[in-house]
Amino acid sequence: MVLTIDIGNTRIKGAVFEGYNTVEFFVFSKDEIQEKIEAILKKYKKVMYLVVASVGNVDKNSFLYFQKKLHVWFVSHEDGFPFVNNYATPKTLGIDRMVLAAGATLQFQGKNRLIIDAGTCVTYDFVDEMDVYHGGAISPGLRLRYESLHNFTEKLPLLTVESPKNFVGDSTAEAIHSGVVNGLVYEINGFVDEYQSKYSNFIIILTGGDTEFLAKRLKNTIFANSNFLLESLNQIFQYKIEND
Ligand SMILES: Nc1ncnc2c1ncn2[C@@H]1O[C@H](COP(=O)(O)OP(=O)(O)OP(=O)(O)O)[C@@H](O)[C@H]1O
Ligand SMILES: CC(C)(CO)[C@@H](O)C(=O)NCCC(=O)O
Ligand SMILES: [K+]
Repeated sequence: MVLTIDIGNTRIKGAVFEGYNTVEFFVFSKDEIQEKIEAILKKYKKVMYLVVASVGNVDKNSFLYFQKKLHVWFVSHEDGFPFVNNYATPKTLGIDRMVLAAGATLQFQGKNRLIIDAGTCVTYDFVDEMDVYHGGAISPGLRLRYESLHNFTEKLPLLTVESPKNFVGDSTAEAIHSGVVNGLVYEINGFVDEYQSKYSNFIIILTGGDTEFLAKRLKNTIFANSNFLLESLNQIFQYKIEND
């Protein structure tokens, strides 16, 4: 069995896999990482591999302890990936984006793929049907947009995410909800239209913490899976052991 861990900028997520099947998902915070992993290992004694992708600032040493019992693999830029990387600055490309691109490459062979990760940031990653990774876009995530409006102004309150009643916001709160939620939905639909007008044979995957909230507001051609990163981590692990 494999335990995959995704260390993002907001939360830490984990999943236990038996082969390609997901057994259980977990979410936890930075300070509880060690105890939570320990509890998972106690529950699933057959876990032999820990596969970690991190873009957050969690000390690698928090995992040293587990190296006594398990094989720990920190996915890094030096690992083999199943796509050709055409990013102009491959060393600064986020590991999470590389893992998403790898998962999409392996799972949707022979297709043009766009992966949209709606987390702390929203990232867009494009892998073409020849398995060439090109890059995409990075923009502020849903919560980050609400927080930025509050943090960088005098008068705007900090609101939590809510569906706007209309695109015309008729109060401060409604104007903020329209700006943030409608703004992000327009952004995503705009990118999707742009890619779809240029490429056929296309698959779009939506993932990240805001998947559910956004999926029902977007075009229904999008394949929504909030655990795509954890599943992709398991897939590149399986790919690695098959290709080593
Ligand atoms: N319990 C929660 N805590 C924080 N954010 C949450 C929660 N549930 C949903 N979200 C939403 O998820 C988004 C953050 O996504 P996610 O948790 O995937 O980010 P992350 O852990 O930083 O991952 P990444 O760095 O890969 O984006 C926020 O915009 C927020 O609206
Ligand atoms: C954009 C984030 C923060 C998304 O998690 C992460 O992928 C990252 O830190 N990327 C580095 C910059 C880049 O991907 O080009
Ligand atoms: K993200």
